[in-house]
Amino acid sequence: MREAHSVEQVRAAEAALMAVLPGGALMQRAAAGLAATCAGLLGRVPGSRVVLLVGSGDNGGDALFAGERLARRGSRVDALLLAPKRAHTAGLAALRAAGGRIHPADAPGFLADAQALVGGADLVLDGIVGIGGRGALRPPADVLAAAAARSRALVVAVDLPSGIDADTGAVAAPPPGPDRAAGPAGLDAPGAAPGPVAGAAEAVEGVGGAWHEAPPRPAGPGLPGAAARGDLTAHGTAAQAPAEGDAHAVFGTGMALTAVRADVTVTFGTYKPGLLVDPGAEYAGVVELVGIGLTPPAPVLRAAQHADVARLLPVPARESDKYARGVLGLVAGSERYPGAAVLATGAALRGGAGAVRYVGPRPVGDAVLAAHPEVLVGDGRVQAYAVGAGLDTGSEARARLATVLDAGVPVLVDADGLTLLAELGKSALARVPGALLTPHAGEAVRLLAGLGLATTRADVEAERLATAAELAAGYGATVLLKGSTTVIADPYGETWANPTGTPYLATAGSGDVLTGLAGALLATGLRPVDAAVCAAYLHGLAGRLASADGVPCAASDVAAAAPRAWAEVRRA
Ligand SMILES: NC(=O)C1=CN([C@@H]2O[C@H](COP(=O)(O)OP(=O)(O)OC[C@H]3O[C@@H](n4cnc5c(N)ncnc54)[C@H](OP(=O)(O)O)[C@@H]3O)[C@@H](O)[C@H]2O)[C@@H](O)CC1
Ligand SMILES: [K+]
Repeated sequence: MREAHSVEQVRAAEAALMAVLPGGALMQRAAAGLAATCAGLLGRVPGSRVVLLVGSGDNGGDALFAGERLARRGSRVDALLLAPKRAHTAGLAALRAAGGRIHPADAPGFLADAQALVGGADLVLDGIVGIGGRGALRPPADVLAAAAARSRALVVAVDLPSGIDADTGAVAAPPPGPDRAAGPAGLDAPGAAPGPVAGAAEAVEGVGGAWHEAPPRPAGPGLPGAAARGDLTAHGTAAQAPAEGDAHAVFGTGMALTAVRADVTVTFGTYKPGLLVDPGAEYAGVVELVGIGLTPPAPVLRAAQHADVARLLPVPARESDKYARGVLGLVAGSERYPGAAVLATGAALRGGAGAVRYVGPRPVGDAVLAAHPEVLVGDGRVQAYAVGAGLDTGSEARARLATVLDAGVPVLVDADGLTLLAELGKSALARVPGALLTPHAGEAVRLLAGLGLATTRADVEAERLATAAELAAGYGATVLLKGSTTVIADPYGETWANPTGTPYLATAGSGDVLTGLAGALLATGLRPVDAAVCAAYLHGLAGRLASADGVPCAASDVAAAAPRAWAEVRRA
């Protein structure tokens, strides 16, 4: 399991440890781990070209000390000091003594030289800001982050990619400016090579392995294809004369990024929530944790791995019958949307329950039976309900929802069921012993409106963790908020980020498949939060399996791939 701690928790744990360690010991631990990772990525260290982007805080200090270690092993190390007067003094002295070259941002011609160095590097180390960062990258860091993204260099972020919010994963939008919409203005770095993202960020992050078990790319100088991450947040920066002694006022003209896009992030002591939640998770690439001896308290966010899910998944006992394994009542589909019921049922049958009982209009039941003859049709005993997929919002749907919410069993509410729930308000869940709500961002907006809170879809997407937690507390239910990172919050404060998934899951019916899997797991007796964690994980993994080699998949392919996802998880 990956556990993430807030900046406040990290600071407190660091302070406790620093009080009993010699000065600088923690930074040396961090730098040693960082340098070892970089050396592994480079393969051959002597002769390699390493460029350090060095900010004004301890994050820059980590980069300088790691640079010192690489320089002692034969790397050519160039440090670009973005705030020369505030660069870490001891780190700077150490790098100098090891033969590293220092380039202060207030020197004449800095920006052009810096871009040339970044463009010719094998590895760029992002030590601009760490947990002390606030908001978008400032000039000239923003321009150099873009140069790093365009270069062939492997980009390694120190602690976290500079510019992402450590607690939320948010990435600030580019600041407005006269030239900022103008796009690229001819600042292509030497050696820039457009092309697809190389394998680093697509290694096994989040699906059961540490990145170094499946090296992201061949080691050695001249590492191929690190850059050309083509979706730069492109904006021009205004040409402006540098103010004396103020490196942040040294502007160039060209593309800039509000945050660094890393291939690998080496984080210290513990994961930060922003490394597990998009967009920060996407910017971080493959994340490696380096222990520095911190003992933080309970995490604010967790991300399951194969073994965690394997431990939770139900295993039938020898004497189990279908009722002992759990029966899911699926209240879904309508004459207008019969497909949702068929899809959800197909997934539910692969979700570990003993049986799936379809409850709904006769013609839809016939369609479900035709596709899945093992389904029970009609009212009867169930251990949990899943209600809402393709249900419609008319009077018949309202009556069905009311019956389900009164049945005294755990209930998953999705899609149209959420629209109706938002109208009814949180009191509608009062008699449900364990509710699981599975909104996407638009449905989350409706649910928040049901609590009297006005917001927008964009706000929900920017604040996924906070939204899920707010809904969970407001409705007294577990909430699985679907999105590029699916997050889960329960009403007691437990929060999870799902590490599996693929953009190919953004396909019609995908949510119905998730409903089926999560509903079935709920029926087997899992706590709503555990059912949500397992279902999101399996759904994301099944999506990856169904779209392997970049082949687009349909929702029914995802349901069909669920058994392979189980098998992969169980093998762990
Ligand atoms: N403490 C420990 O024991 C250990 C800590 N460790 C390391 O220390 C890191 C935390 O160091 P930190 O606290 O010095 O803050 P850090 O992240 O370097 O940045 C602060 C500086 O950045 C500046 N700045 C802010 N936003 C900016 C922006 N958008 N764009 C540009 N600049 C921006 C800000 O400037 P100001 O706003 O004040 O002008 C301020 O000067 C941590 O992540 C880990 O790497 C490890 O060595 C392990 C042991
Ligand atoms: K950083």
